Amino acid sequence: MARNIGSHYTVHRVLGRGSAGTVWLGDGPDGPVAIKLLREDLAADRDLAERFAHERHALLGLEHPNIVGVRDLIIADSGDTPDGQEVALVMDLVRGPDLRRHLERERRLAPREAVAITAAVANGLAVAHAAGIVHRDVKPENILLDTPEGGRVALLTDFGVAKLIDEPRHGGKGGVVGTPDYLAPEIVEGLPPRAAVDIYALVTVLYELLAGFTPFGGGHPGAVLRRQVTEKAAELPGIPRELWELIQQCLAKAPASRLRAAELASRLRELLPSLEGLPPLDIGDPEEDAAPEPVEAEEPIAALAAAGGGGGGAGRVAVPLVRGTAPDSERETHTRMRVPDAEELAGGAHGTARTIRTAGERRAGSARNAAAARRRRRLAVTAAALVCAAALGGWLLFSGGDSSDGGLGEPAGGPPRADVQLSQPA
Ligand SMILES: Nc1ncnc2c1ncn2[C@@H]1O[C@H](COP(=O)(O)OP(=O)(O)OP(=O)(O)O)[C@@H](O)[C@H]1O
Repeated sequence: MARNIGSHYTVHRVLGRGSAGTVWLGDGPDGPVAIKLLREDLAADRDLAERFAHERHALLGLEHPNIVGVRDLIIADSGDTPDGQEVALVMDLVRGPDLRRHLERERRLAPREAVAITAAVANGLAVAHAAGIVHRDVKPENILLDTPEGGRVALLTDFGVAKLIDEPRHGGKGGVVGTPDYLAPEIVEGLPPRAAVDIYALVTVLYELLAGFTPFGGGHPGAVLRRQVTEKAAELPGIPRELWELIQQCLAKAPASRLRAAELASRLRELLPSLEGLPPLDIGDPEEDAAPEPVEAEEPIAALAAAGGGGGGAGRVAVPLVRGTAPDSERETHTRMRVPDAEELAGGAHGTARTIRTAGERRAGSARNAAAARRRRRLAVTAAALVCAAALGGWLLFSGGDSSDGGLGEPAGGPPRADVQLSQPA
């Protein structure tokens, strides 16, 4: 049934759900639009709504063919609850799937396609960075593929949302907000996110498009964070040398060593002719590997939740962006964490660097983005996610270790950090 949003828009049906809200197909004065309605508990937070309004100018001014345009920001009283309000972001409607779905279908992309998508997104980032806007949550879910007149255009969406949700309410230091697989090491180390974090995340996406899995993902989110800081990405077999060098440069631990967005875009575009006709890389399919180990894949997560320990689960833990309810989305998404200290980073949780092998060769390790593996784990993960939030204690503090959850959820709880076993068992 159609529902009015503000005085100019109507929504008809759900297009997708994320941890911060639901995206609807809608109509506005200029035709069809996509409308992201913030979750009720977030919308009820007056501070957050104010921050939205404050960012209005920057978000509405961001115009580029590779950025999903924001057309309007609506903060309106909701008829549903006496003092409730609706907060909505009106965006250009994108017809195609998001990159996560495309990748799940294809498993791995041919190098030319992967590089062309990445170059397009880098173009969009260059414009945002020039305007002083850092995305902070670049990942396949936030890259939409439009299909105008048979062509295909990659567009980056969700600008500013992570920042709005992350901003500490009481002036305290924010925790880590983001999706562990794509988090730049400097964020893990507690430094303020600058443009280079988007480059790191985007090139992580490029690696994932080529390999079918991210360079440092898999297992306990703490282990993923530790790898982001300490490990080197494994080279993908058969990857063209120049492309690999570019990837390595942009996955540098030192932000200053990474390319800027405009340069990344142009270097990637230069590579395109040489990649013409190359098939997807011949890398073992993680799904095949994941099949024989369902018990190992599920048990550590459940056990972790029950025991409150820091064991190494094989899946990515689905944790809502903010505390409160379970995530709207079924998809694995943000984790909000306290910044780990140096000792934790050195000791680390379970998990070692992945061994990359060609197809046919067996690989010990997790199947990061294997849809089947995720489906198998989803029940355990979803059920365990909220328990995990408490059980992981200091390591996964939703409130960022202070009151900086913006009052959006319940008070921080869970055992203190000392209860969490982060060291490698003997
Ligand atoms: N402008 C748009 N046009 C068409 N569909 C969209 C648009 N924006 C988002 N969607 C759809 O809605 C889904 C949910 O988007 P949303 O940004 O809320 O969540 P997410 O990015 O998947 O997850 P999270 O917000 O938790 O990181 C997207 O995956 C996409 O399928």
